[in-house]
Amino acid sequence: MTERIVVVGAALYDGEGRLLAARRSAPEELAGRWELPGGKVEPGERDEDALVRELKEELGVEAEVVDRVPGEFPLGRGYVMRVWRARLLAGEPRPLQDHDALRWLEPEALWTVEWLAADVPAVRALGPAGQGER
Ligand SMILES: Nc1nc2c([nH]c(=O)n2[C@H]2C[C@H](O)[C@@H](COP(=O)(O)OP(=O)(O)OP(=O)(O)O)O2)c(=O)[nH]1
Repeated sequence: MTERIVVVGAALYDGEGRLLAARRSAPEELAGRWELPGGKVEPGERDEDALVRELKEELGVEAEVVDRVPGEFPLGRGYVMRVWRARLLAGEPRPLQDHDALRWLEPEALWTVEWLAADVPAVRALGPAGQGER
């Protein structure tokens, strides 16, 4: 049986419709590229719970899931990414783990960072900027 690993990515918005992008610090082949914060769903864990857990671990914030962005985005090696819109409840994101920079992107600035290849269709699927926030 092939193992299929699900990675959840957060389209985390602030109150002004800006999207959080995080720059990966490792592994070497991904470092320097930007992604949606998140990580692997653990066995038996719900996607939504994994997302909230990862945002706490990686960014030190409390967040809540808003809704799912349609689609599944292949990451290679049998991994797929599912993206959920999320809203910041408390705290200011800090790059505590996996990242060395964070940036809040205005709707018109979504493409000013160099996204990981797998994230390009995911970011495109977010639709008109800011959609889903609040
Ligand atoms: N979090 C995240 N990972 C992505 C994105 N795009 C993309 O290709 N990936 C890849 C990078 C990693 O190989 C994998 C996610 O693994 P991760 O290292 O972030 O997960 P994790 O926090 O659970 O890590 P660990 O427990 O293995 O240390 O998916 C994205 O937008 N967000």
